[in-house]
Amino acid sequence: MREVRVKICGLKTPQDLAAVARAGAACAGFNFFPKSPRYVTPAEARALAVAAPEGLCKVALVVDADDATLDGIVAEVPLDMLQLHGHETPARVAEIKARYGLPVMKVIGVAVEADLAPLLDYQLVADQILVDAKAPKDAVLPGGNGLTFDWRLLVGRKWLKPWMLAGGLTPGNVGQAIQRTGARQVDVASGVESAPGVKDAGRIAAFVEAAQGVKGGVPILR
Ligand SMILES: O=C(O)c1ccccc1N[C@@H]1O[C@H](COP(=O)(O)O)[C@@H](O)[C@H]1O
Repeated sequence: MREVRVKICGLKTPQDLAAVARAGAACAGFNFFPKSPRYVTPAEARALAVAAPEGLCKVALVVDADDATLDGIVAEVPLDMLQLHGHETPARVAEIKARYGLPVMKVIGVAVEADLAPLLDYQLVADQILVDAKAPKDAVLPGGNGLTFDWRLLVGRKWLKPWMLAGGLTPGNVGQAIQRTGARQVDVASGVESAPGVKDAGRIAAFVEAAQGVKGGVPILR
């Protein structure tokens, strides 16, 4: 069975990038949501992206970004994927994909089974799906809150596109999350930090090791 791919999201410094590369993560995420403690400007992200080792997938996280914002990011930062973490409709996802010619990963926030209903429509237009915990109504951030959801909601689901699991993952629970859901890709932001926006190299290494050490990855049926 192929290795689990890990994305570490919200990198801000060259030290973060070095820790991610050293740990053997597949993807690095740059966060362009201004209210996030993980926010980077396009210029800051560019400096990191150009220094990234060959083969590390560079992902831009945006939230309901307009064309002008996306134009600025895409023009400045060498990217491999756009992560749409807002309320982008399927039509908007298709528009962004066509405009920039980059693979697009659409995020679905999940708390209850009904939240998965839009999955089919999004899978028809996006290249990948990221399933994250749904943010509470009063939350400032639509993601990156360190919240998990009921992983049983994903068990036995048929996927048309590659998908990634996120939401409250940590070095301590990622192995169980992979075994329970059958995820082959995982994403983490707050679970590898010592404080909001401050990445911890030891936790990054432990997370990747825990994710890649899972044998089997067979979903447990409900
Ligand atoms: O991390 C953020 O600050 C953030 C802000 C706005 C939207 C998404 C954000 N992060 C993404 O949320 C999930 C889960 O994060 P966590 O591991 O629970 O902290 C992940 O996909 C991040 O990329």
